[in-house]
Amino acid sequence: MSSSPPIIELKDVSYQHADGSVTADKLNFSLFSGQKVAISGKNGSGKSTLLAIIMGLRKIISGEVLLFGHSCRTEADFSRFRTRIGLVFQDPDDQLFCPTVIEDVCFGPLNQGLTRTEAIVTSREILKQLNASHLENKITYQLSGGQKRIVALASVLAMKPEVLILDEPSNDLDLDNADRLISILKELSLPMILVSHDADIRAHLVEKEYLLEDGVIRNKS
Ligand SMILES: Nc1ncnc2c1ncn2[C@@H]1O[C@H](COP(=O)(O)OP(=O)(O)OP(=O)(O)O)[C@@H](O)[C@H]1O
Repeated sequence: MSSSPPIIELKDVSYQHADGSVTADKLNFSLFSGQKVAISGKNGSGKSTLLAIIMGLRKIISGEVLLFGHSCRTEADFSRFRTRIGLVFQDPDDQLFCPTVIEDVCFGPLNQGLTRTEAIVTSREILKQLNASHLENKITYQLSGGQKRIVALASVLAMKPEVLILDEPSNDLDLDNADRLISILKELSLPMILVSHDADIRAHLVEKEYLLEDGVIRNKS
């Protein structure tokens, strides 16, 4: 394990929804450089909520979230570091909003200041890597669930994140595409948090597994 601070660290984090339901109760978690870890847990245990907490999209009631060693409390704190973290949402429709695939994949790089030509070159490289070049000019909302999932991943990878967070990435994928996804993610040298019910992808991809249960994260035995 590295001696540098964790890339993502949650210290005694507690969170409850507006209706009072608690999904984190003095929860602790760290992701270090070079680590690929998985978090699993029952439906509704709070995995997606936890990822939203990491991204600063849910406000915690106590504890501390640190990104790249910096304590983040305000929206301004999170927005400084959020761009370095690639979150692939559980529902690709939350991620994709442009008319065509290439526009969706280019959106992030353009936002990061690349020229249109540079953004297209980057986006095409990523689509090729994901075996999805043929989708480039498709209408996004007409894609199948599995195709949308691959395009959502492409739109995140095109921004060259330093860490990748994946929420149920293999949902809707057929066996071939799930295998391809595993090999692509394995090849990426990015640290990664994988939230997945899919034991196969977890077993192939990560070296450490955690379980989220009753608002805390435990090592999975
Ligand atoms: N905005 C909200 N207000 C109230 N409850 C919410 C809200 N968002 C989520 N919840 C509840 O919080 C709990 C955790 O939801 P979350 O989506 O984080 O679980 P999950 O572990 O990702 O589930 P799954 O495995 O089904 O994707 C669920 O009971 C959910 O209904």
